[in-house]
Amino acid sequence: MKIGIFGAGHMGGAMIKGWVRSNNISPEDILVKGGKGKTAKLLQQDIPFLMTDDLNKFNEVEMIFLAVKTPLILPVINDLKKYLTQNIPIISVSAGVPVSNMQEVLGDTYPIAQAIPNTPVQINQGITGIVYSQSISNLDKIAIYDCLSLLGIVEEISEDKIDIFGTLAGCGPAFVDVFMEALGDAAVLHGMDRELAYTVAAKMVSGSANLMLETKKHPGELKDGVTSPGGTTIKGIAALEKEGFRYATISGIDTIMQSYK
Ligand SMILES: NC(=O)C1=CN([C@@H]2O[C@H](COP(=O)(O)OP(=O)(O)OC[C@H]3O[C@@H](n4cnc5c(N)ncnc54)[C@H](O)[C@@H]3O)[C@@H](O)[C@H]2O)C=CC1
Ligand SMILES: O=C(O)[C@@H]1CCC=N1
Repeated sequence: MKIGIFGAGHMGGAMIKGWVRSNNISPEDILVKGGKGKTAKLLQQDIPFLMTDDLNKFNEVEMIFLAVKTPLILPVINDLKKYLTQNIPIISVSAGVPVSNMQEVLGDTYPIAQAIPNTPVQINQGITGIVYSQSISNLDKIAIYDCLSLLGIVEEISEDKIDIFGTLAGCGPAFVDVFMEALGDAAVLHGMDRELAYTVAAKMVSGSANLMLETKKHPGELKDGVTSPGGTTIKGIAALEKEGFRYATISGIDTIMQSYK
């Protein structure tokens, strides 16, 4: 499978790493168009993918991912369409540019998708939400799905739910990172070595997440299993709730959602 990708920054780079790490796609089957910065060139030193500024070369790939910043998606598509001699599926991973906006540039029948992955795709443990254009063929859908599945779970969702999906799955890792950093700081405050503190925090978060996924238990039930009556955990939970822990989390997601309007 030959893949084209515009942008090898945080998201594009994470996808490239995941594809190569999956052992299903070799670096020479990935064609990258970078920006003016050095991000793609730097990554190429570790992963020897092909790089080009010649947009004609994108006629040789099976699908083209766009991982440039949101405001650049439509200008990039507008430029690219002049060079494509066939309807090669275009998948934007950008938050905030719906399929309908891309259709305005490419037309209603062009095969398009908006996919929102997250950074864990680089270790093949991502979750990607995807919306396909209505007229896209089943063959194109399967090819795109297969390609993204190499990076983790893929969920097809409706266009009206892609923003909340992207907020939860795509922005969420940063929430968890801040949480783990704060946990680490708290442990350091109490004398734990910082490196060990971050390892413990990350292992605790991944173990708790896996427990919920494997047991399919409600998170409240899992929490109840940790909070012994009169014990230490419930004291900590009470302090978190006093500081508005849940509301702060809901507010973080809600603020991102308001920013799409
Ligand atoms: N970072 C994340 O975790 C996620 C990002 N996204 C989406 O991915 C998109 C990119 O975000 P990031 O990777 O975080 O930004 P970034 O700034 O790290 O990467 C963008 C890359 O595009 C390159 N670029 C600029 N103009 C270009 C052009 N004309 N042709 C080819 N490459 C060009 C830049 O040099 C840069 O390396 C955004 O639209 C964002 O919504 C979606 C889900 C998660
Ligand atoms: O912060 C951003 O705009 C992107 C969208 C999803 C995750 N990062």
